[in-house]
Amino acid sequence: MSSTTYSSFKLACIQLKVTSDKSANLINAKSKILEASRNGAKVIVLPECFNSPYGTKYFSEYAENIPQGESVKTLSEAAKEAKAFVVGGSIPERDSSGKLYNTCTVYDTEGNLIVKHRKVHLFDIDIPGMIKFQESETLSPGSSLTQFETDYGKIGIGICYDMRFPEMAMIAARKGCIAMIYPGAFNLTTGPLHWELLQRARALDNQFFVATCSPARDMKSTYNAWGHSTVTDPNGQIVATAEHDEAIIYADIDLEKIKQTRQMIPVSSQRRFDLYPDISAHK
Ligand SMILES: NC(=O)CCC(=O)C(=O)O
Repeated sequence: MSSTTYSSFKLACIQLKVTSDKSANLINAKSKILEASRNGAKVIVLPECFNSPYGTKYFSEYAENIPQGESVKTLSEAAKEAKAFVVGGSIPERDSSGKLYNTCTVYDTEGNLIVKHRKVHLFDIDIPGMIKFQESETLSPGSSLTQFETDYGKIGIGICYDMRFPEMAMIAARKGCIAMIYPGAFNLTTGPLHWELLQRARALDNQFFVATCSPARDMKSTYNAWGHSTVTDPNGQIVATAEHDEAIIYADIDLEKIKQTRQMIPVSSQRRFDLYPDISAHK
């Protein structure tokens, strides 16, 4: 890691078109990571489930061991060539006991796998007539929260449904993170209702940046992703967003904005821990 102090950096979210062909997904992901890097991105994000269609019936077939699998190899090479931090969306992971997880792997600029986050809150919902999805049919939940260091500051990771749980982002912010990144794949029911609202809420509550990265929408697949990968600033304002097709969005992450927002509206120093607990002290 560099000892230089940076005041800003460019972040890219790759709204990748995900197909049923894993090798094609990996080739496409790598080529888009290199494109984002050529355009100056220093932190590059892929979507949830970027190497496989999203669905409980696919997870076992596409699952890989981490770090032995081909997805880790590809992302590691891509990060090294791009000389960028890569937040590798997520892939179905199989551990040595055969359990499956929805897992995000993160790489430094030399291609080292520095951290992995297993989705903590599984997406189990039932909205009658609209959408029923039970990740827990095949997946197990992760059991830890995840932050990683970059040249620009510490960043927290959650995966999709994790964004609905404000405690995770709050803990990351109080532990000094400059941003929370959520690879995610909302759908055509909850996407228009909550996708933007949730990320703006997480950003505003914590006065830091929030980035979300979705797969592109494919109306022929069994799960239709909402798309709309987005970056929100510490004031809760959207600074970059996509529609639903394959795209790369870029945002300048100006670290001064965090300081300024917190100086102007100093909620973080006005908390009343005599009236409610500081949940960041929990773990
Ligand atoms: N992949 C997911 O976790 C989807 C979450 C989602 O759509 C939601 O509404 O929450």
